This record gives sequence, structure tokens and C-alpha cells, in this order.
Amino acid sequence: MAACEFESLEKSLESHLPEAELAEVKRVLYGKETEKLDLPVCAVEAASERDFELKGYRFEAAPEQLRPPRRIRVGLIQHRIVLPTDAPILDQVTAMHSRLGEVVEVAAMCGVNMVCFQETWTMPFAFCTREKEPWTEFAESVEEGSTTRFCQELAKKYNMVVVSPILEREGLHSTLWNTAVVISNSGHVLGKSRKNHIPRVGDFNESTYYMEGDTGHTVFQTQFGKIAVNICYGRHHPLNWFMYSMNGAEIIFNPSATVGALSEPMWPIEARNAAIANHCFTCAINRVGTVGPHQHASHHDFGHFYGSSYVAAPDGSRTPGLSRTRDGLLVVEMDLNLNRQISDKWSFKMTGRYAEYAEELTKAVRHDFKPMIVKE
Ligand SMILES: NC(=O)NCCC(=O)O
Repeated sequence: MAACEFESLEKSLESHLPEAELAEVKRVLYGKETEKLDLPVCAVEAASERDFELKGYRFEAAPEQLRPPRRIRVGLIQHRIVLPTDAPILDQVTAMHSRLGEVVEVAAMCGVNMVCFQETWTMPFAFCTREKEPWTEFAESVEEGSTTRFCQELAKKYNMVVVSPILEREGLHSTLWNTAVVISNSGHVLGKSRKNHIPRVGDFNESTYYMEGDTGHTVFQTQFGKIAVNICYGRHHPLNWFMYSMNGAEIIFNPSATVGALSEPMWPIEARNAAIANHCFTCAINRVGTVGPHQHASHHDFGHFYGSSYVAAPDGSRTPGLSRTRDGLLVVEMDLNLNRQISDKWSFKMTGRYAEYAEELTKAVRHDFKPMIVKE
């Protein structure tokens, strides 16, 4: 079976394992079972008509005496490009807006409070080609761009926080960045978070296009919780997750674009491990489909982006993934009280010895650093 036809790990397990064994396999693979959410019939019908997968799950926390539950719903959206990559740019962007508009409408029907799109969602993933034109033409201003305007309308219409990762062009020096725009449910641009780490993995090299982010590890206080955005390749850097969490993030989104041969076995581990290590929720989103006909002849065929978007909780449990091949919306209800409950249980932040690490790291990054190795 070709890799692109394999729909999802869950589907394979479900179709091949006997029920009792499946429950045990899922317990070991996914942790405590996430209950399925009952989604409104109108949403299920709309998703089916609009040809995308719709899945919903719930993470519960224990009731507390002094704090009410803090239940919120997040929506993760994965999708393929809509028009061919040689169509006029404005048409491509407009088609993507219109596709996401129909998915976000369904998210609203499902009571989603914050939605996050995939990395550079308005464009084909052209960065590994190292061709500048026409791909840099997809870059937009965070404040004034048509994509931000579009997302502001969505945010206001549906009272929803919108996380919109785009290729950013910053006006004054025309600098390009890989940036997530965070739009409050009021419709205001709350701020932006730029990608901190740039992949240089053989031909999967994006360094030609944009610079390492300069926004640090900003956390955004929204009406529904404190959120941060760790863009794609940043998920391989445990300290990157850690610093968002040190700044108080309760949910860290990881909008991504990655392909099977490169990272698929790492995908289910990294965001999930970050949720465990940092006592927070993490939301990993990957696009589906192929790069497209623009691919430069001198570069390899990178194959399919494998989707599989999922949410992980601080107790180590996770939702099943969306499909590897289809557009999809994953709706997840979470009680943010779970973060502190798990922190009280495992106490990683309390037992972290960060002052000692800070001291040792300060020495380790110096050029005159001498590793502490004892030799006979
Ligand atoms: N977009 C991006 O950073 N991709 C890198 C590949 C990976 O991190 O799996």
C-alpha cells in the first residue's frame, strides 16, 4: 500500500484488532481514553457536505472545591491547497480563505472558542524549493494584510480567538518572517509570534526565505486562557516549548508542515512529550496533500504532508489523530484545571532545579567552556 493511501494509525488498529485488545493497545498508546464529543447534527452534516473530516473529543479534569471548571473548546484545522500552484496568487489566497471560512463556520457550530490553522496556511509549502518567485508574493503584513482582515472578521463573527500562521512581510525593511498572528475574539490583533527555529535538514531547508524569530516566547492572555505558538520545527527543541510554558502558556499550538519520510515517527511523541513535561495542553497541526507542480526539478519529491493533527494533555493522554490524507477539523474540549492538577501530582516545575541548569548552561554556551568529564 502506498504511504499516501494509508489513512490513519487508528483506522488500521480498529480494523485489525479484536475489541478487548484494541482497548488495551489504545490505553498504552494514547493514555487515559478521551471521551468522544457529541457534535451537533448540523455540524456533522455540513462537514460531510463540504468534504472534510470532523472529530470531537473531551479531556476532563477532577472537580475541585475552590475553583470552577475552566472548560473551553479548541479547533485544529488541517487542509490541502485548493487551487493549483500555478494559478494567480490572489486566486489561490482567496480560494484558501473561502475554504477555511467554511471550516471555521462548522467550528463555530461546535462551540469552538479558539481555532488554529496550519503553518503558512494561505500558500503552498514552497520553502524547500528555494525559488523566490512567485512564493515570496504570498507574504503579507501582520497588521494590514488581507488574511489578517479575513481572520478578524471570523473572530468577531464567531466570538473566537483565531491563530493565523502566515508568511509575514514586515513593511519597513521588507523582512520576511514565518509568523503566527493571534487575533482576539474581539477582532483585535493581540500580537504575533515568529518562528524561532528554521529547518536545515538536507533539502528540507527553509533558511532562504525568512529569518529566525525575534519575538521570544510570548504568551497571549485571551478570554479563554493563556496561549502560545511554537511553529513547526520548534517542536524538536524542548527548551522552546519550555520557555513558552515558563511564561505561563496553558495551551501551546504547534502549526506545522512536515512530510512522512522526514518526521512521521517523531510526530506523535514530541508535542505529547511537551504537554507532559510542561504541565500544559499542546495542539499539533500538520497540513495534508503534496507540495505541488512548482517543485523545482533539482529537488527531491518530498511526498505527502501527513496531517494527523492531534491534541495532547498534561496527564500524557492524547486524542486520536485526524486523517493522514483528508482536510479536517478536530474539536477538543479541555478543562484547563487539569494543568495545575497534574502539576500538583508530578511537580516537574517545582522539582526542576532551573537555577542550577541556568548556571551550568551559562557556562556551557561560552567558547571557553570545559565539559565536566571525569577521566581515569
Ligand atoms: N515547516 C517546518 O519547519 N518543517 C520542518 C520539518 C519538521 O520539523 O518536521
